[in-house]
This record gives sequence, C-alpha cells and structure tokens, in this order.
Amino acid sequence: MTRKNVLVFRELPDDQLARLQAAHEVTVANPRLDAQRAAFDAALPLAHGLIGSSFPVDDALLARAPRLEVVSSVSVGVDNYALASLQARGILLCHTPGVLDETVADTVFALLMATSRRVVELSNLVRDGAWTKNIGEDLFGFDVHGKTLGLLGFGRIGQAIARRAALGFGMPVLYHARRPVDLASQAPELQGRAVHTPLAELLARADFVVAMLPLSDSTRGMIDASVFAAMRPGAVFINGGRGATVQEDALLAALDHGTLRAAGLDVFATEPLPAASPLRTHPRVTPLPHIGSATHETRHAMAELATTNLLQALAGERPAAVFDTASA
Ligand SMILES: NC(=O)C1=CN([C@@H]2O[C@H](COP(=O)(O)OP(=O)(O)OC[C@H]3O[C@@H](n4cnc5c(N)ncnc54)[C@H](O)[C@@H]3O)[C@@H](O)[C@H]2O)C=CC1
Ligand SMILES: O=C(O)C(=O)CO
Repeated sequence: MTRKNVLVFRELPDDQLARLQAAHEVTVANPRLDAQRAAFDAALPLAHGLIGSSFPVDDALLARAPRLEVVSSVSVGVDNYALASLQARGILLCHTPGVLDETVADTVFALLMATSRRVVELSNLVRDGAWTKNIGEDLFGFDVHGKTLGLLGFGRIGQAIARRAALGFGMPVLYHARRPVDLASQAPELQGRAVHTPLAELLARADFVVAMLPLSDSTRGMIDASVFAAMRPGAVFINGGRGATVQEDALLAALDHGTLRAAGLDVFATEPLPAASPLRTHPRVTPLPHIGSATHETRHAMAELATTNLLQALAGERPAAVFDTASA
C-alpha cells in the first residue's frame, strides 16, 4: 500500500502513533506550540490525513492543505471543523461517537450531585478549617433522587445521562431534541421513563436542566435569557455539551437576579476559561475544565477509534465513524 503523509496535530498515545507510523509517513506537530508551528506549517501542504482535536480546522487552514483526503478528529463534537469546505472538497471527516458516552454521562452526573449537594463548597469549608460546629440549614443541599430531569439534547450521551437518572435515581426524564427518539428500538429501558416534551413545558417542569447539545448554527446561543426565565424557581442548570450554546451573560443574570439556584459547567464559550470571567469564581457555579471524557480509558479509546478511522480512510475503506458533513 502507498505510504501517505499524516499530520498529527495533537499528541496521540504511543501505541496509536506506532500504528500510524507502520503504514504512513507521520509528522507530529502541535500548531498551538510556538516551537512546533513551523513544522506544522511545513507538513500541512503535503498532508493526506490530519488527526487531532481542539484546534480550529477552518477554511484558511484547509486552503493550505491541497492534498487532504481525511480529517480524523479525536472528539465526537465537530464544531472545530469547516464542514461546508470539507463537504465541497469531498474530504472525509471522522469522529469518535459512542466510545465516550458513559464517561461523559458520569461527568455530568458528578456535576448534578456536586451542585445539588454543594460538594465542592462544603469540602472547601472543611479544608478551610471552618467546620467548627454541625452545619445548619443554610448549608443544606437539595435531593437529586426523584427530581425531574430536563434534557436538552437526547442523543448518545443524553440517553446515557437519562439511564443514570431514570434507572439509578428514580428521576422522571423529559427531553427536547430535533426529533423524538423511538425508544422501543433504541433505548427500550427508557420506555415510559423518558418523554419527548415541548421545550416550554420541559423548562417549566424540570428541577435540573441539562444541556448535552452539539454546537451548530441551530444551537449557538440557543440557551438565552428567555430559556432561563422559563425555568422553574430553584432550578439547577448543567452544561456538558458546548459552551457557546449558552449566552453566558444571560446565565449570570439568571444566577444573580433570577431564580436559578446553581450551575454546573464543564464547557465555556471561551476555553480555557478567561481569568476575568465571572463564571470562574461565582459562588453558585461549579466550573470544570472540560473533562467530560477525560479518563485514561476513554481518552485511549477515542484515540484508538480516531486512528482506526484515519487508517481506514487512507486505505480507501469506509471508516468506522464518519460524520455526515451534510447533516449539520
Ligand atoms: N464536555 C465534554 O467533554 C463533551 C462534550 N460533548 C458534546 O456533546 C455533544 C453531543 O454528543 P452526542 O450525544 O454524541 O451527539 P448526538 O448527535 O448523538 O446527539 C445530539 C442531540 O442534540 C439534539 N439536537 C441537535 N441540534 C438541536 C437543536 N437545534 N435543537 C434541539 N436539539 C438538538 C439532537 O436531536 C440529538 O438528540 C457533542 O457534539 C459535543 O459537542 C461530547 C463529548 C464530551
Ligand atoms: O469529544 C468531544 O466532543 C469533547 O468535547 C471531548 O471529549
């Protein structure tokens, strides 16, 4: 088989790098690092395949890559990629659906528990030496079990969150998605437990509103002041999808002047979160540094699937996980 040129733009585990090197000429160059940018720029015009994540593969970058056949993202989200240009040039876009669902759902549940039971705040109280008497009602939390969960986005990860909520915590689940899911064939265990619900009704009924949405033209800024205003008093908001689906000013206003009780955020409009962002230190926000899939096992599984996708595409085979660039 012809050896092609592969540009790895974010570190891969050694075993996956070795799979690529066995079949192709591989350059590892991270364009975020000053010391590696020249190597990236030199390799890009020759590259047949790109593999990596968390870097914008935009129109300008694609214009510098005339030989490109495939881009393999080590992520399920594809908001960093210029989908229209990829489609127009017939460049395959691959991603990593499925292998991270349970891990991301665990992270979202950690945020649900942490916000509702004030885990970080009360742990800090102990660390600060301020646990000098039994805590009083002012520091009590709220139950999670039995409460109503409203899910914005009910895809692979949304359904994994719903399973935890419905089957583990006895929570009724309402969901909002582009279309209802046929639970009988896709998630029979959620039949009678998760209900496709108009957005206004979901927001009026949910104790927890969890966003697990991709970022696209249709979801950018979708969670705005009107959405927060429609939530029930004392609701908790969790975002595990993408930060830019939320209007962060509206979120802050809902925390400070509205009735939102708390927010748990794994993702932000700008990442890393700027030091000046009020969300960083807000007393009722539990912020995380985008760790949804960040376990050893899952990050390795993502790298393995992304490597397989790339090898298959360069061999002229249909990769295991192609993103349909026309569908976004
Ligand atoms: N925090 C983290 O580390 C992670 C975040 N993510 C984010 O989560 C997203 C979702 O992942 P999956 O569940 O695998 O995707 P998916 O494609 O299986 O599900 C997406 C869901 O969002 C719904 N949706 C899309 N556009 C909508 C709109 N305009 N209005 C209402 N619903 C809409 C779809 O109908 C579907 O139910 C990813 O695209 C990624 O951005 C994914 C993995 C890790
Ligand atoms: O896969 C993604 O889209 C992430 O955000 C990180 O796992």
